[in-house]
Amino acid sequence: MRDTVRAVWELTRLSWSADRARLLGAAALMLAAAVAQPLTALALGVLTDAAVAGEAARAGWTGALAGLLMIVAFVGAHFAHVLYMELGDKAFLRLDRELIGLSNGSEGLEHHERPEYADRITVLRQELSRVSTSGMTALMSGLSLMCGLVITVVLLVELSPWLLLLPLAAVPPLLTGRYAESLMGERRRRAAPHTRGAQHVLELTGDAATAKELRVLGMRDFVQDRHAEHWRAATRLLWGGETRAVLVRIAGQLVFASAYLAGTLLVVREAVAAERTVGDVVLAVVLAAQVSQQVSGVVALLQELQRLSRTLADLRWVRALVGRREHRGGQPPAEVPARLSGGIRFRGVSFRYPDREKAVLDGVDLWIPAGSVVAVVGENGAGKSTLVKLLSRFYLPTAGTIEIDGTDLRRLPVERWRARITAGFQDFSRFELTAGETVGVGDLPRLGDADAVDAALRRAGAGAVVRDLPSGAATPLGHSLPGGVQLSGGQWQKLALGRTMMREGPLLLMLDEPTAALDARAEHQLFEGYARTARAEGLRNGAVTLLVSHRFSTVRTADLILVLADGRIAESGSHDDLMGRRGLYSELYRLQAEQYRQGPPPGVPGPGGLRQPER
Ligand SMILES: Nc1ncnc2c1ncn2[C@@H]1O[C@H](COP(=O)(O)OP(=O)(O)OP(=O)(O)O)[C@@H](O)[C@H]1O
Repeated sequence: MRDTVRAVWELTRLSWSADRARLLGAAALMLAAAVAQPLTALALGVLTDAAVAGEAARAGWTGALAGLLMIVAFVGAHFAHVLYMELGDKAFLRLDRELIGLSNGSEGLEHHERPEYADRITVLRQELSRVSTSGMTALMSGLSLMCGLVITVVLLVELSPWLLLLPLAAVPPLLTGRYAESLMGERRRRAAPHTRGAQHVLELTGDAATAKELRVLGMRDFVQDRHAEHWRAATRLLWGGETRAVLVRIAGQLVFASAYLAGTLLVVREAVAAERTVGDVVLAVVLAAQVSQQVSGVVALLQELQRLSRTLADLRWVRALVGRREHRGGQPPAEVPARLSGGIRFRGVSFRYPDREKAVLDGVDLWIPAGSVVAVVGENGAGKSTLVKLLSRFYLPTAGTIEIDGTDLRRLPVERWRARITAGFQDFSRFELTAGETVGVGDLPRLGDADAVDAALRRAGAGAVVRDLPSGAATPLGHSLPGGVQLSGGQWQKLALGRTMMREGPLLLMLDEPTAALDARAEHQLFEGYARTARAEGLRNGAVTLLVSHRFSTVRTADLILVLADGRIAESGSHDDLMGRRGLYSELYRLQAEQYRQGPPPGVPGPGGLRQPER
């Protein structure tokens, strides 16, 4: 019950802040309609008695009054409905906006990997849209129902104290209704993973990128079956719940229906025994019908409020989870340095993903001097991307510290740290905006700065991609904008690289294999250009550049190469150092060189136009 009251309070506060004039207008109209309804029954009773007694004047004015009250009840409810629906839309927009913000507003990425979070977000997305309609209706009709019920009860007691049992008989349907709703809430949550699964499969079929694989692999039936399996599982849970809920509700309603019948019979019997007037019978029948309506209204209302309270509780849960600031280990916040003078140090850094048992990084000690270009290599799953994620502050190390010029990274305010880094990821985003915007979002304050976008594109070697588009930087990209142009994987990737070149004066530039879709020549040229820019940044503000790549011919130019294996830095040094050690790096390097050698002869451009690596 406390949760329901809290939900009513939260919704009222939300509506008040969304549009107080509409809220007050709707409430006034609902109240007028609520008072008019039971008074209509009273006027009809008086009218009947006056008609039976042959008092034309009394019958006339009570008839007119009953008519007026009916109009007030109808018109009031109608216009209140219009007002609170508009209000509901406004309130929903606020919540929806908040949900979008929350989905992307956390400091880290940890909660995105929690199935519990995904379940709640799925249910929230479905349920929040109901707030604008059912939630507002519940709030407003609650007000009018309470008011109408009080007047009806007073009139019933006036008629016969026994009739007071009628509203009491409403308690069982209330309780069964509450039980049925909590049953459904639990079922909806259990069905959420299946709903999400079905949604994912459906999205696969509508996505141009997956359409190719689905066709080549002949996955149509497989996808249909998977979708059907998920739906069957979800509907089995939901329909099973609905059936039980309906049975429980019917049992409660039966109690009230019996009381209604008994009450009406009581008044009719007294009327037959001439203890009551005909007007009393009319009043009792109309009031009993109103009580029935009001009770069903209260049952529906409480169910809706209960559902609403669960939705708002989920929203609070997400707010708390997303808004949780990661602890700084009791240390005060620190300023992000204007330039790096020392470097970046990993001290015994270990990291384990929340749902995993094995640590990805295990006691990593590392020193990266300011101004250096560092390459990270290692086999698939060695933890290269995890290193980039830790430096981006998506996660905190589970043990050890990362220090930026001697300051623990967790002490630096996340937003300010991120404003001083740039990163291009393996699974980069394809923002379907104009080509210029797709690059410009790399530095939002300069989104519309055409010169900055041009310069970033030049540095990323992506100028030609935009120049060749029909309307240059103004060309819309992708399917979601009218006239959108579709790019190749490599072209998208070049624009994503351009994005990473937008920020001015970053302290840390990271490229996590963002060149996989580029041919070897393009990657080599890009890295050479990138390293040039990086070294210039390094000289200017001590910026560190971190490149993750599987192409050894590219990484050899780095000042420092880190070889990750088994959660540790297995080897580190320059290309020549590492080749001299004849360890893991030199083995992997030779293996790759061997593959090239099996292609064109040494010194001759290889398959991607890249010369084979030489020692
Ligand atoms: N979000 C995640 N949740 C749980 N485990 C993860 C997550 N991301 C990565 N891992 C696991 O952590 C390990 C290291 O992954 P990471 O992506 O850092 O490797 P990588 O060296 O970049 O690999 P690749 O060369 O294939 O890109 C892998 O075993 C991977 O399964």
